[in-house]
Amino acid sequence: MTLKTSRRQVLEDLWDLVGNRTSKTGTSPEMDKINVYLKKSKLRYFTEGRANVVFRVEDEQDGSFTGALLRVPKSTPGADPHSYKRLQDYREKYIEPAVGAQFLVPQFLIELTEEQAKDLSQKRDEKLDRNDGSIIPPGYAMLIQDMSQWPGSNQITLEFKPKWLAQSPIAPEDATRCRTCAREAHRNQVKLKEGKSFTPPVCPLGLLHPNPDIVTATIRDLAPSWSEDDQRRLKDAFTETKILETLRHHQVAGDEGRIMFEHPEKPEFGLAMTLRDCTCFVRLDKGTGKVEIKLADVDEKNWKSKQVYWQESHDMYVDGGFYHGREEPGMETHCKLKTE
Ligand SMILES: O=P(O)(O)O[C@@H]1[C@@H](OP(=O)(O)O)[C@H](OP(=O)(O)O)[C@H](O)[C@H](OP(=O)(O)O)[C@H]1OP(=O)(O)O
Ligand SMILES: Nc1ncnc2c1ncn2[C@@H]1O[C@H](COP(=O)(O)OP(=O)(O)OP(=O)(O)O)[C@@H](O)[C@H]1O
Repeated sequence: MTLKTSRRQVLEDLWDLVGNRTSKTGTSPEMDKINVYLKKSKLRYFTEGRANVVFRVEDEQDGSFTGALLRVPKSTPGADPHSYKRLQDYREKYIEPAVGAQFLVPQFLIELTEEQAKDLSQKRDEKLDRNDGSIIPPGYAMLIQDMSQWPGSNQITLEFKPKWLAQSPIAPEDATRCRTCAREAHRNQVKLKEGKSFTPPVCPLGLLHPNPDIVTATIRDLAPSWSEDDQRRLKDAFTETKILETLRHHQVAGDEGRIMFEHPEKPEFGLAMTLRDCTCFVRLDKGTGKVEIKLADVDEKNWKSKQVYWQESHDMYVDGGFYHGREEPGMETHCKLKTE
């Protein structure tokens, strides 16, 4: 075994261990391994979303892929996300019991000193031209498994958000579009007006449709560059793991009636909203045919700061005719709501 393969193996073993045990906080032998690991690594700016910045953990000597990422929070004026400590507790208390640790991208909470935070902010500023006033604050960071393809491996990967896998309980009864297709029709209309390019959305209801041909067609739309065999492997993996059914179950069970307007503070509703916004990573090894499916971005929503956005978005999709395909100009969708 070369040094690099053995290093990779150490980390993969560690992720397996993390994925199979329940608590990730406090001191532990894994934490010691991680610290040794990080000492031999350097961080490079990778990408970011609305609330978090992601750095690649690279080999200190040759900058090669190590299989880990460092996710850090952004502090932006006007945004009020929960602290990483709270997100970690939430994940252990609510998300792991709901979906199973084996279906979550493994993560460790680690401390981020003032000096480290400054260093990361500087790396980010060198890469990104922005004026949103955001900074990377000291406190905590998350070391997470990188679900990208291992360079030189025979893997193919896919990243998507399953979003709302069942209709919203407050959608109009005669709606012809599901919540995600209504939302995407609105988004695409904005893009159209701005002269930007866009594509019709993939309807999430198609992933769990009773008609297997619709499921096959939806997976084809989700992973168009994959071979038919690989698309079938993915379909089988979704069926075997039941991960999408699990997500749908919690999305539906936590959101009954008008809870979004009347009781957005309820934990079961929060869980539903979190699981409507998680990211699904898929890694398929073309050699062995093994399919790994793991969810990330299972962060607790701050309902106090999100409730107005949720309620106003809902009203906008209803009032603007997006649930009925009556918006002007009309947007193309291929919603599977009425094919059920
Ligand atoms: O409102 P939605 O359904 O468009 O979801 C928002 C996401 O949009 P998208 O997945 O692109 O449709 C949105 O994602 P993007 O920023 O568009 O990548 C966020 O995830 C947002 O959550 P938060 O404000 O970061 O906690 C998400 O807000 P939540 O409604 O999940 O709180
Ligand atoms: N485990 C992972 N493996 C590979 N890439 C990842 C992983 N986690 C995050 N990323 C990449 O980093 C991006 C941003 O990460 P993340 O979703 O955590 O940010 P966010 O601020 O929560 O996003 P959002 O705006 O959706 O709320 C993801 O869209 C993905 O491309």
